[in-house]
Amino acid sequence: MGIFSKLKQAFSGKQDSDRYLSGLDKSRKSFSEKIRRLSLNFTGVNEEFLEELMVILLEADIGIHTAQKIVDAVENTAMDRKLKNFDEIVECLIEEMAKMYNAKEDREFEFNDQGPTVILMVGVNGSGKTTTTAKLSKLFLDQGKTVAVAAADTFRAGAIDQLAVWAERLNIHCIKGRENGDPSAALVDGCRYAVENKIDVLIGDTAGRLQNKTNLMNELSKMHRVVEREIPGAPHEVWLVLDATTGQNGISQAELFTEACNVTGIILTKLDGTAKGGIVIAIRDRLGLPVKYIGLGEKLDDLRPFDLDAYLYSLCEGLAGNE
Ligand SMILES: Nc1nc2c(ncn2[C@@H]2O[C@H](COP(=O)(O)OP(=O)(O)OP(=O)(O)O)[C@@H](O)[C@H]2O)c(=O)[nH]1
Repeated sequence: MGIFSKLKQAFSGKQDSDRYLSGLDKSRKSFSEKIRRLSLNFTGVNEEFLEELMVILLEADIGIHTAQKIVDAVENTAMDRKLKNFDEIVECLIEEMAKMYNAKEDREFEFNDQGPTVILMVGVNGSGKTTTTAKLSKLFLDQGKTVAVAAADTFRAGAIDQLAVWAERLNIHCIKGRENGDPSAALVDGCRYAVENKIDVLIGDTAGRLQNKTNLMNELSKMHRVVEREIPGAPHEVWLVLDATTGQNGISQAELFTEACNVTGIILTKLDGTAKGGIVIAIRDRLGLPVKYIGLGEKLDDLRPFDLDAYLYSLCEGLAGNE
């Protein structure tokens, strides 16, 4: 069975497939349209074809480094398997994209069964941290967990109130930091509240100031230290929230964060707002980190656990051989 059929089978069995498809609408239209156009002049896997393929991948924001690896792999596989037919080449392309993502093994997210699971959200202002904190809380609540949030983004005026409003809507407790105060203080209060009230998950919405790496490192390592002192083993996850619409710039920012603290996964927001959904593959290849969740809209229900099959199918649905 070809990869299209496998993806289709995996995809159609999923509850949430429609939301994936509509969330990736812009990316699919752009990517599929260009691949279809490429088929019109296709005469074989030659220099011209490979160059055009490279452009399509770059325009999808896969990034030059990752795109080159994919194009080389397609060329080699096409030669080895003597592929001539366009549909076969497209299958080969999708296979290589899947392989590129799968390059490293993912550790599954697990709840801490000894006490609260502490998750820190990091990332620059505007990436969608606060909204995503609320969406994640909703996901965990839907799984039957008790949740509290700590508004430790004391940097931006209004961020604390914004999270408090979400918390009220979700009927969960929000531990508020003091504006311009020490973000670590809100996390300590949050940890104590979570332990005392036997809360399953505490999510800390932090500020990520990027004015320089030393400051960022100091701030984030202090947050780690204070949380660990309150709850051994915490933070259990540090998720970096990245705005998909910032493209390759976002990846450079992400590199700074991964150097400054022990990021365990990426949450990619606003994937619905970009035609450049290939950023998922670039992130994985460049940062070696798993994309844990993707944001597909502004509503509370618009966060989904990342699923490679659903993602690839949503990007390629409608391409030849896949109808
Ligand atoms: N379309 C879309 N919009 C999103 C998504 N996630 C967040 N947003 C929007 O992005 C904007 C910024 O989100 P915030 O949650 O305020 O971002 P933040 O990183 O907390 O920003 P600060 O509070 O300034 O630190 C808001 O208008 C959100 O509704 C998403 O997945 N899709």
